[in-house]
Amino acid sequence: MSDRLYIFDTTLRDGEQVPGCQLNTVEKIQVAKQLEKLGVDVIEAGFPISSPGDFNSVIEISKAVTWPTICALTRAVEKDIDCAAEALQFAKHKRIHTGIGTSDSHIKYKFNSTREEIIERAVAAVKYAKRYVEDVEFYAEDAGRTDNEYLARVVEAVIKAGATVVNIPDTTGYCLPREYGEKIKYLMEHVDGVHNAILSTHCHNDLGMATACTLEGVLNGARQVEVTINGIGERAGNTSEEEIAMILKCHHDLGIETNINTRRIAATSRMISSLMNMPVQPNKAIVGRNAFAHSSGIHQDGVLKNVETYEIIDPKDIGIDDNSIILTARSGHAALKHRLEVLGIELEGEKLDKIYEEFLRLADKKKEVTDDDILMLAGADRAASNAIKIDQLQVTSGTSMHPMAALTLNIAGEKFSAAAVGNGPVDAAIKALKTIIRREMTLKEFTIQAINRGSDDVGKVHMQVEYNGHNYYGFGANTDIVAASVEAYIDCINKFKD
Ligand SMILES: CC(=O)SCCNC(=O)CCNC(=O)[C@H](O)C(C)(C)COP(=O)(O)OP(=O)(O)OC[C@H]1O[C@@H](n2cnc3c(N)ncnc32)[C@H](O)[C@@H]1OP(=O)(O)O
Ligand SMILES: CC(C)C(=O)C(=O)O
Ligand SMILES: [Mg+2]
Repeated sequence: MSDRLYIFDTTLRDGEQVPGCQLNTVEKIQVAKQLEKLGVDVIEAGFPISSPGDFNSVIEISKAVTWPTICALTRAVEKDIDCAAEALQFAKHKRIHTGIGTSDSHIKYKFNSTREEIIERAVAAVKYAKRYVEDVEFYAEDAGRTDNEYLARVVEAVIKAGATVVNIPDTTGYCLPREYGEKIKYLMEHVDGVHNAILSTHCHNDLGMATACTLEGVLNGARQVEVTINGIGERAGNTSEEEIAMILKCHHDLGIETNINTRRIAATSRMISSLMNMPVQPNKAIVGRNAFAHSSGIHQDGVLKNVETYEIIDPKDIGIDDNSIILTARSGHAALKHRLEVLGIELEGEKLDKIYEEFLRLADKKKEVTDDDILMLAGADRAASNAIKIDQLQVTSGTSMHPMAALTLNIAGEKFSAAAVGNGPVDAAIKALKTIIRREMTLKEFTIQAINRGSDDVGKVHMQVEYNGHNYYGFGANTDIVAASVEAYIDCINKFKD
């Protein structure tokens, strides 16, 4: 048996069935071109009978894409197949994917039919599609819950009718991985002529087993997998393409090859997520934001000594530049020292210990400490030698009251206090500051950087203060924006040249 596994990407069909994930034709072409670059073998471009928009998308994708086979889905219904054939007219390599439900539940409740009649309809659909294209795939919908003996009869009949690929969907995500693997094995062993076609997996993730089932299918003889980027698809989704590609890369001892250029995985995942407005869960295997993030001290120390200790995938293999060491309250000295070095700051011994203590205090307030925060901590450390420092700041503000600030400054070791009312808490604090430091100074510019991560983020304030004909620039950063503003003003004052 060949060791080449064909990747059938159904992001634009099963993936696009997800509520809210609908794309227009231009977006679908963009996705199809990216899938071509990724190296998929087949792109299921849509279900042409379903709407004029989907029909048109299949036409346009067929024109835009060169190498992958373009596939269109149909029911076992002649008008669906006519429509698919027409939509595929410009495809360089084309496939019609037709099929019908084969489980007793589908036969009884959906079709009010019999097993024998379903086989007849299946065969007729394949033969009808063969009038248009050589490459015809048949799906036995709900094969996961179809008994193996009957399924084998269906598969044998459609292969005899000319199906080149037979898809064995676990439509409801019900099968255990072992059970699904055994199903494929059973078909490989009991279907006459099975080697005239390729068996395909198509697993759903209702019980979180889609990838495991797909892998079992492959290990038992399936040579096509139907997958989607980020695992999107009906209900809980389909088997995730990136997981299958990376499993086979990591376990190359399995000897199964795909044509996927794994270095394009991250970019493709981001494109799909953004076009379909479908965020990727942070802990999603391979493409989740945290998939290569190390956030606890023991792991970080290990990774910094040798990445092999906690990483089985080189992030570059999926197109990410590097792993990330996320600084949190669970980080240790090694991770902080490393991050400071990356930011161009070399610290050892007591100085490092001191920043580490401040870092922990900040990390307890924030979930994640960013590079800006680290630079701020290092800057605050330098500012510690400044002549003027905040000793205490208390602010009251709210609706239906006058904002008030009480400030105590430490100036060269001596404490000075003042209180003031302002038209806002920052104004009150700056007025209190000016009551203590009586100089002719004017605030010329004041910006608070947008909070971009969450309400627990550090607010960053930049100020420009004019004094004695010169402009001075100051910076303050604090989880409290009033304190950050006072710090920025004081930073300016500390730079005054009298
Ligand atoms: C498991 C899957 O993901 S399958 C693909 C799911 N995707 C979609 O359904 C999206 C596209 N679907 C559509 O646009 C529409 O449902 C259409 C165009 C296919 C059909 O629309 P309608 O004619 O209005 O039928 P409706 O959707 O109400 O019902 C489906 C009909 O198809 C029949 N049907 C369902 N699957 C098949 C099949 N594989 N082969 C033959 N007939 C089928 C049903 O029995 C039902 O027929 P009935 O009305 O005689 O009972
Ligand atoms: C149409 C078929 C292939 C399908 O999506 C399923 O059974 O899940
Ligand atoms: Mg499906």
